[in-house]
Amino acid sequence: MAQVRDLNVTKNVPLPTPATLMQEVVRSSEQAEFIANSREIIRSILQGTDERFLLIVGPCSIHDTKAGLEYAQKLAKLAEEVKDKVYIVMRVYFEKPRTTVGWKGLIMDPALDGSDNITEGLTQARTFLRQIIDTGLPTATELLDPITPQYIADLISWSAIGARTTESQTHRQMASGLSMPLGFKNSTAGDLVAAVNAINAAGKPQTFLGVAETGMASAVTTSGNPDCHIILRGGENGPNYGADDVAEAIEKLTKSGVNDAVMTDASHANCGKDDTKMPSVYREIIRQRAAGNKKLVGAMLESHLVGGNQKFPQPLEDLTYGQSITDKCIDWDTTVTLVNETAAAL
Ligand SMILES: O=C[C@H](O)[C@H](O)COP(=O)(O)O
Ligand SMILES: C=C(OP(=O)(O)O)C(=O)O
Repeated sequence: MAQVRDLNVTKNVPLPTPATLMQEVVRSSEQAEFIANSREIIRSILQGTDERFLLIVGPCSIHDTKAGLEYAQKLAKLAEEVKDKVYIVMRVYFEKPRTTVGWKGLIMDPALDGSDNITEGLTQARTFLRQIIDTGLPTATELLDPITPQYIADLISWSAIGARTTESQTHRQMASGLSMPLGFKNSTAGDLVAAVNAINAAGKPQTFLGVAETGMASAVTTSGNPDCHIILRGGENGPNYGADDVAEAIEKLTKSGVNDAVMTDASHANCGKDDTKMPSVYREIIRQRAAGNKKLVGAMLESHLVGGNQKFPQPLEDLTYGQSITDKCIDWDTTVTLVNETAAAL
């Protein structure tokens, strides 16, 4: 018989079930309480009943959990100082969507060597999320693979669907069943239509193929996620963080009858992936909010202990501690300055 299956599959390694991993890396009742409470605060910010500014800040990706935890400990102290004005949520990104190919994040390749030990990656991700929550910080992540949420979503306060997947039905369906507030990025081309349609679709009930806690393939039915919003991240035609761009987004969202709260990303195409431009982009976002645009509910900043980024792959022993191996980030001192300016301005 002709071989017609798995012609291009070289390996198929079973994973532990989500239930097994959740039993191995347990969420305590205090952590569950913290996650529920932080999600509620973010919902209130999106609805405008909590007037604090939502700031999603942290490394582009977590590749070294030691440096990630050191960053979190500093950020937790800073968050406490500005908590009356700014609600800080740490970027804890484990899945990286690549333009072509490259390291796909800690879940896919925790050893950073192409060995792709996903069981170890999921275990490290859960363990790290628990450590972050214990510093007192809520967690933010991009959800990329539609099976991943079953393993980690109970430890996430806010999530994003990235520019490369906002148009994907699979991701909209997944978002419709997620329990936390979620932002859809505008497309890499820069248009807002896909994100507006995504907010609409994710708000509706959906049935799709998924995986149950037992690891069985299953048909999942959702009630829709009412807490989705847009993230303006710029695009191929340039940035979209200006006051006119934000006003245009609010108009489009209102016309479509979906949540008109806007988050603006000071990173990615809004700064041309140039960390030295990120502060001026961020300051313009804060200026608009301070000038009275309360629909501009939050911002995103890519930040790490050390600024910029470093070439990857390279020998692991040569990596600079605390510096991004994906997109360029602002350094810690710049982060402190920008966060303090935000609290002073609002
Ligand atoms: O935020 C991360 C990156 O911009 C995104 O994952 C794409 O990265 P790449 O263009 O380097 O693949
Ligand atoms: C990949 C990211 O962003 P975008 O989808 O906007 O490129 C990110 O925030 O890490």
